[in-house]
Amino acid sequence: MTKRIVLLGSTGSIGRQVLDVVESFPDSFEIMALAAGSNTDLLAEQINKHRPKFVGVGSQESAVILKDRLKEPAEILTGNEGLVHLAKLSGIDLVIVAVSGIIGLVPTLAALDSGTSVALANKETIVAGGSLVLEKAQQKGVPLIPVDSEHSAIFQCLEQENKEAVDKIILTASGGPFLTYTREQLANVTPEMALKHPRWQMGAKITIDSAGLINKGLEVIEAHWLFQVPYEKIEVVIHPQSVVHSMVQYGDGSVLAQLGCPDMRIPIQYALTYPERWYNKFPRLNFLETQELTFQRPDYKKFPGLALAYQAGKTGGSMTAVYNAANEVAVEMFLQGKINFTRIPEIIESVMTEHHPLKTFTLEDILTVDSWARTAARKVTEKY
Ligand SMILES: NC(=O)C1=CN([C@@H]2O[C@H](COP(=O)(O)OP(=O)(O)OC[C@H]3O[C@@H](n4cnc5c(N)ncnc54)[C@H](OP(=O)(O)O)[C@@H]3O)[C@@H](O)[C@H]2O)C=CC1
Ligand SMILES: CC(=O)[C@@H](O)[C@H](O)COP(=O)(O)O
Ligand SMILES: [Mn+2]
Repeated sequence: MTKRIVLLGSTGSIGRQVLDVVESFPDSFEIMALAAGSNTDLLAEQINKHRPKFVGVGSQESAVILKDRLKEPAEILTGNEGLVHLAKLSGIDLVIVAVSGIIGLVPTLAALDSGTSVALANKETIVAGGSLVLEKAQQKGVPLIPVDSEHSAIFQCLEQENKEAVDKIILTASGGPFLTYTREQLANVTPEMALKHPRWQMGAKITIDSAGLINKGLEVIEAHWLFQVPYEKIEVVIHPQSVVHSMVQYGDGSVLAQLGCPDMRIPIQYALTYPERWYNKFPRLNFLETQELTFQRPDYKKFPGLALAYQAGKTGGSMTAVYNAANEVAVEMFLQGKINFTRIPEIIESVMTEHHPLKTFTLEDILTVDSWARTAARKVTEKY
């Protein structure tokens, strides 16, 4: 039986790799809807190849451009409402959320509310609205399958019958391009330097997050919610080779790890075929040729964004939404050349200090907090 899929963020790094996996199993998946922002060239190409009935695009202008390029008619929806509409389509087996940033939150909740399984690449959704997303998935009894490589690894290593016996979760981090830089060197890095990740080809936003270990901070919060583990039991370990994707240590001293080539198609495929494992022709690890595997402690002083994530997580409530929103704004400013790299965690800290967190919240509350934090982050940068 074919799996009917909606893919949000099809033109991005994850979206393109999802389609790569789908194309390698031509009879197993049917693309019902594709959505992207403004890359109408690639989106048109993808639509003409996969012939989805529904399409989403960021703006009305992009919709007009797109319409002219389609070989067959498709219903075109626009904006965030378009994403929500696609996430709620009936007769869908899996919604893959591969957009970047907070815009993933509302469509994720919409898909879960409709009873459709979600494969979630978008970590900002969980960081901003973890309790809402987990409650919705539980209330509707709908699977929420992680795509993020570390969380896919943990998902694969976590024995459901032994959850109580988990000692700790060990999240691995590559360390990014600036692992060996001094704090002084870090202050002067350019966007071009920060966009050169040593192991993974990813979109710009997550690549900048990785360079300052803020991606790992977001992933600590993501792991807390997805696996319902307290922050004290989540440890980050630098592993520059990105071969061990994460580990679960149990109370009996056993550690289960998931290993593989640094290739996102592996966790993507697992999310698409879960609970099955299908044979593919992607590159394999060769232990006889693999370089040594090393592990070291992260430098929390040099990369304060990671410590701030633990702080936001332990504070709880709406604080993690503030961490996320301030970071999204700061990363954008850094990419535009408006601030130095080391300002990113400073801006996050400053906005977190101003925030009085809500202990519990609704979706509307969290969108208000998100908007407030963005304005506050922009105000902080004006001071520089
Ligand atoms: N890349 C990776 O290896 C990994 C990524 N992730 C997470 O997955 C998510 C996606 O990352 P990545 O693929 O790298 O990001 P990209 O920036 O490469 O892709 C983002 C996608 O979102 C689309 N998009 C942006 N704005 C809108 C909008 N308003 N409406 C609809 N679509 C929109 C983009 O469309 P367009 O380009 O057409 O504007 C693009 O298709 C992030 O949350 C990231 O943290 C997690 C683990 C690994
Ligand atoms: C591929 C993936 O899952 C990324 O989130 C990756 O983890 C980024 O690398 P860092 O470990 O450098 O953050
Ligand atoms: Mn990751």
